[in-house]
This record gives sequence, C-alpha cells and structure tokens, in this order.
Amino acid sequence: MDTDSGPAAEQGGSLADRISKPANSDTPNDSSKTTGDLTDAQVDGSSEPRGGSKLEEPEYDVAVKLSDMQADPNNPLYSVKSFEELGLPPPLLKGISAMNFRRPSKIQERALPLLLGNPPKNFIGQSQSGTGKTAAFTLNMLGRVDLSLKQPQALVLAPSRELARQIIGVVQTMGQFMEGLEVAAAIPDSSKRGQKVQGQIVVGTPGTVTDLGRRRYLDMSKIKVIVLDEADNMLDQQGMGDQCFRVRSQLPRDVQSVLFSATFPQDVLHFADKFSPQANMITLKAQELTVEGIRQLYLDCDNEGQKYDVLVKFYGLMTIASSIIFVRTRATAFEIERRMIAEGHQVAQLSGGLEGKDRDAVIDRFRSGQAKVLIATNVLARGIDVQSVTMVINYDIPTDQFNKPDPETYLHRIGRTGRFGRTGVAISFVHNKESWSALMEIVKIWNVTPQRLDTSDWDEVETQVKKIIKNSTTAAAQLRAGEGDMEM
Ligand SMILES: Nc1ncnc2c1ncn2[C@@H]1O[C@H](COP(=O)(O)OP(=O)(O)OP(=O)(O)O)[C@@H](O)[C@H]1O
Repeated sequence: MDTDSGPAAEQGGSLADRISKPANSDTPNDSSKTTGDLTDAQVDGSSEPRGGSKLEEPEYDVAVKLSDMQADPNNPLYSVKSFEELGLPPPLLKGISAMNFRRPSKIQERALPLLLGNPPKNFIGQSQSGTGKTAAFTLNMLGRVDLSLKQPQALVLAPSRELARQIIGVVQTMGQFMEGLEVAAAIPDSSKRGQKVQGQIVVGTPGTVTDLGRRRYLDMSKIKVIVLDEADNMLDQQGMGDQCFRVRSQLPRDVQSVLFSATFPQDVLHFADKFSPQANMITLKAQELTVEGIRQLYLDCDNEGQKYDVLVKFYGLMTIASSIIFVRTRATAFEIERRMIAEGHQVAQLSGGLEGKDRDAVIDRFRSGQAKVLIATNVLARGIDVQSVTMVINYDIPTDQFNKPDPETYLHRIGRTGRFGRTGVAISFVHNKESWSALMEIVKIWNVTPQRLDTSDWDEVETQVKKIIKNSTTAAAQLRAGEGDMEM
C-alpha cells in the first residue's frame, strides 16, 4: 500500500468526506549528455532559458539520491512507469527529456492518466511540495490544445505574479517542441493596451484575468481546461475566490476543471467541490504531507528585538547557497532588508508593497543567484521553485488574518526548500509564549517534532546546521570521486 489515502481516484460523493483534514539546457547536445554528467540534472523554475541559477551543488545532491527515492514505494517521487508508458505524444516526451526528467513522480504517474482520459473529467490533486504538480497539469494542457487554433484553450490561475511567470516558463520549456505554441501572461501590465491576449495557453492571476475578460481582451469561449494552482489558497481568500468563480462562470460548460495544491484544508473543500464537481481525486493525509528532506528546527530568542540580532549572527556564521526569510509584514521585510544590506549582505526583498516590474527584477536577481537571501512576505510562500534554496527561515511564525497559527502557510513556506528530493533546513524563530504555542500547534498538525537549536552555544548551532546542509553535499563529493549511485 502506498501513501496516497484510499484509492488513487474516486468519483462523485461529497468532497469533504473524501479529503482528509490537514492534521537548460534545451539543445540537442545537452540533452544527449551521458548520465554521468549530472550537473544539469533537472530544470527548476529558475533555469535557462529564463535566466536561471547556475549553482551546481544542490543539483548534484538530487542526482545522487533520486534513483533510490524513485525506487522507494513510500517516497512521493516513487513511480513504476516511465513517461513513455504514460502515453504522452512525442513532442512532449522530447520536452520532458530536455528538462532532464527521467521518471515521473508519484503524483505525475497517477494524475496524468486521469487528467488525459477522454471524455475529460474534473480533477483535484494533492501532493507534497516540490513533487512536480506543475508538470502534471502542464502536460495535460499541452496534450489538449489544438495548435492550429490561435485562441486561448487552457487557462491557469495562480495566486501571485511570480508563480504565474514561473508557470509560463515551465509551459514554454515543456512545450518547446510543439510548433506554433503560444503562451500568454495575464498579470498586471502584461498585455499592451487595447490588445487581445494571444496564445493557446494563458497563465495569470485571478484579478487580471477577470479584468481582461470584462474588457473583452481575453476570449474565453474556446477554453477547454481551467487549472487552479495552489487551489486552496485561491478559493479561500475572499477576493480571489470570488474572482475565480467569476472566471469559471464565463467558461464553456464542459470545461475540464483541475485543482492542485499540497494542502486542502477542510473549510475550503466545499468550494473545491463546487469549482470542480464530480472530480477524480488524489489526496493525502495530514501526516503524509511533510517532506522528509526538509529538516525542521527552531530557535529561541529572548524577545522580538533579539530576533534580528540572532538572524544577523546566523548569517555571519553560515554560507548558504540561497535562502528565504519569511516575515509577516511589509514593514519588517523593508526593515530587515535595510539592516542586512548595511551589514554587507547580498539581500533582496519582495513583498506586495513593490510595483510589478520591481517585483520581477527582485525575483529574477534571486533566481540568478545574484542575491543569495530573499526576504519575503507570504506572497512568495507558495509554489516558487528555486532549487538552490537550502534554507528557509520563519522569522515570524505564520499566522492568518485573525492572528491564528497558519499550518498551511507554514508547510508551503518550508516547502521552498527540499524540492524534488533535495535536502534543506527550515528554521523557525520563537520569541515568547505566544509564538512558541503557535509553532507547537502547527507542527502537531503535521505530526513533526522540530529540533531546538541552542543559541547559548553558537559553535554547536553552526555545527548542527552545517552538518545538515553538508549532507546534501557529501553525496556530491562522492559523485565527483566516482562513487555513489549514478544511475538515473
Ligand atoms: N519527473 C521529474 N523528474 C525530475 N524533476 C522533476 C520532475 N517533475 C518535476 N521536477 C522538478 O521538481 C521541481 C518541483 O516541481 P514543482 O514546482 O512542479 O513542484 P510542486 O509540486 O508544484 O510544488 P509546490 O507544492 O511547492 O507548488 C521543479 O524544479 C521541477 O522541474
């Protein structure tokens, strides 16, 4: 029995009954490299041709371990079939191969036959962070569009412009051998004034898509597939939920509605069911959602003010490929940025307070490795895929709009590291009884016990964190020395 709860697919019935509560290189030369040359194994949301990260260390790491993980039935990356056996058309197999995907993950292997079946059926899919949900819904869209028709046929809605841009990159890379494929963005400032959105696949944020639809710049009459990425987040938020339903109401009746997320809390299930009725489903139990490769730690600070000193001390000690510091407010993001820059760190800050183009510049700097530290609010908690991220810091424990602990956001934030079999650390800062209780409430839901880092002994903190991060490089060293498992 593998880790998915219940049968992989079910049909009909109440959704709430069925989902458990949350307790490049693309040149022919490159793709024909030998399996021993694994420096370019896999392509992340930041890779070429979108100005990607060239950091090699984490890529070695996953290459060494991936074959073992994909052979372990309890691992979310486990698969029994190859992409070829999933019946994908040749140009898509070529695209997958150019991305260095050797085998599907569990969610890909299970979701694809359900997604691609005819007549198309709605689908709700849940799988741990970083396990390849984007490829699953992208392959379905690419498999369904008619390239001779120059009208929008598939629409993806995502909660942030950064995620929408990232998805566009994945669709373009995966669909690079499909002649005539056009992918369009529907995010603020993406379309020229007065011009219709052109492209068989459109990826956008709900506000802009609603707006373009209202002004008749986006023709939705031929849309066959609608995807909500981070679906629980999209349907949960008052504003976005309304917008998603408004968009849905403008689509043809027989549209295939596809929802994906790592989390589906109980209170949004009703909306998921409404948005995607009678869906085939793949779900997980709460205790199955944590990613093994992400080591969860916490750090005690004396008070709010000391958090900053601890942060700076921490960065003074460690050299980390890339990391993200999550904070609650824009003001804290700006303040930490200002102070860390003054200390000589290469940091960038991204919050909703910045203009779209500035946000693009920040995320691009981070993806390219120019900025090693990204300070972010929850706008970036979900979906962002940068494989070089080896550490996530919860500077503020995530809370919702009512100041209650937010377990889903915690899971998504820490999921920015440990992508597709990589390892990483997630460190949460607590500074009083309230933040401590909030963290404990959160980790209990996910059935994990984070380890405490003792800040009275900084040598020990350094040793511990370095050991975890080094684990991911030991295998790399073995690989370079010709040892280790290189079969993929
Ligand atoms: N079959 C595969 N083989 C190798 N790498 C893969 C495969 N599928 C996806 N990946 C890579 O794994 C990484 C994570 O994929 P993706 O961003 O789709 O995860 P996700 O499940 O959507 O995560 P999240 O829940 O955080 O949104 C990406 O860098 C992607 O390129």
